[in-house]
Amino acid sequence: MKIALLGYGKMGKTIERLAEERGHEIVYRIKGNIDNFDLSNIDVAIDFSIPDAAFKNITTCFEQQVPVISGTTGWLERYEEAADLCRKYNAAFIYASNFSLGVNLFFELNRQLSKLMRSFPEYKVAIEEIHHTQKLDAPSGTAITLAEQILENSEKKGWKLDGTDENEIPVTAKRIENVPGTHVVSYDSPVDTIKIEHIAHSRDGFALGAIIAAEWLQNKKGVYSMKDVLF
Ligand SMILES: NC(=O)C1=CN([C@@H]2O[C@H](COP(=O)(O)OP(=O)(O)OC[C@H]3O[C@@H](n4cnc5c(N)ncnc54)[C@H](O)[C@@H]3O)[C@@H](O)[C@H]2O)C=CC1
Ligand SMILES: O=C(O)C1=N[C@H](C(=O)O)C[C@H](O)C1
Repeated sequence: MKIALLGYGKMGKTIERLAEERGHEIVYRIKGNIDNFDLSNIDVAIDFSIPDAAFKNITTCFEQQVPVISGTTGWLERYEEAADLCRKYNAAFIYASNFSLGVNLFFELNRQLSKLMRSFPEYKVAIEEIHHTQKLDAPSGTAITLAEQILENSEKKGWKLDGTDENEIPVTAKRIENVPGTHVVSYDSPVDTIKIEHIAHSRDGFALGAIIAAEWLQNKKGVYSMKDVLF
């Protein structure tokens, strides 16, 4: 594939290394305005940029019929608008708050566990995420996905960062030097605690998942998720 990297930071550079190992070509490493680039020969754009740039990056690609993989977090209030534009331009799009296989398995575990715990209100649910100190958004996109999955099977009204209201899922975000991404979902009762945890050892899992998604999206039209790619 001929790839345009939208964002050439920690993730862009990891994707470059793994994509080249798989025989793909990085044509552009874009760190600023996408309008200055001719995308006509690009097979896929992979966006790991910043929250303020993601929507413009993604929709510019749709207008030019370039399939898009996006992992940028912190812009999701405009996701439905982006998905509508993808359909309008007959383009192709996959967004995931986390592209790693391990986290997508963890998502399925979280769904199952939340169904099981629905009948046991004495267990209080909480989410914790830990990331490196350069991260711009909090809580992480992955923590928000975990909270949304739990809400599908719960009486809680929503989630809140550092929340203390019993009716909301409390989410804690910690920032520690060099941590690629750790997520914990815990259920605490007066007598014990149940925990599930995913620890990323590097960014390779996120990057490989994004490349696999890009390969899968070739010659497809429409809006898909990592569930379509992996399961
Ligand atoms: N979905 C997933 O699996 C994962 C998502 N992420 C998310 O990906 C994003 C990027 O993460 P990192 O690479 O760690 O950040 P980073 O800060 O290392 O890189 C961001 C890059 O975007 C560039 N940039 C700024 N304005 C831009 C624009 N208008 N167009 C294109 N690029 C622009 C910056 O110059 C920088 O090179 C974050 O939102 C992060 O939360 C990170 C890891 C995994
Ligand atoms: O910014 C990061 O680094 C990460 N961001 C994603 C998120 O917000 O969930 C995914 C991963 O945890 C790393």
